[in-house]
Amino acid sequence: DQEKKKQAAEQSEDMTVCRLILTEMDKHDDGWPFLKPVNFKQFPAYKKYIRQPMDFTTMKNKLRDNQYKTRGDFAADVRLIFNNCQTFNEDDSEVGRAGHNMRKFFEVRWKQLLLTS
Ligand SMILES: Cn1cc(C(=O)NCCN2CCCC2)ccc1=O
Repeated sequence: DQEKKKQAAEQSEDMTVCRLILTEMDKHDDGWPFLKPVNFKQFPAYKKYIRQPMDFTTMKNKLRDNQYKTRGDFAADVRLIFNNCQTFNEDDSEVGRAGHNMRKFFEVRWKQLLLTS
């Protein structure tokens, strides 16, 4: 019915915003540690300490496969990436700093798009 159609339209608008912000993070200079899943061969301890790995490519595939039902689900995975990063990396390290920078970029952009979309 009419109400359902409206909700579906908002839903797809929300996912457009998610795709947009993910593209921007993919291109960001500080995004390099997060583009692909952490390589367990390169970092054997990662698998032991990080229960739920996440990265931008995995998120792109989840978006494509319609696995995010709300913006909140999408934001939760982004925050998982940066929480994992803080768990595994010193703040004063290349990857640690990139994680803080990317989290800041995301949260500012996320609020901005929430208000304007
Ligand atoms: C999220 N995260 C990433 C790394 C990392 O070094 N990723 C980049 C690995 N190389 C970049 C080009 C080729 C592979 C280490 C710890 C960590 O928590």
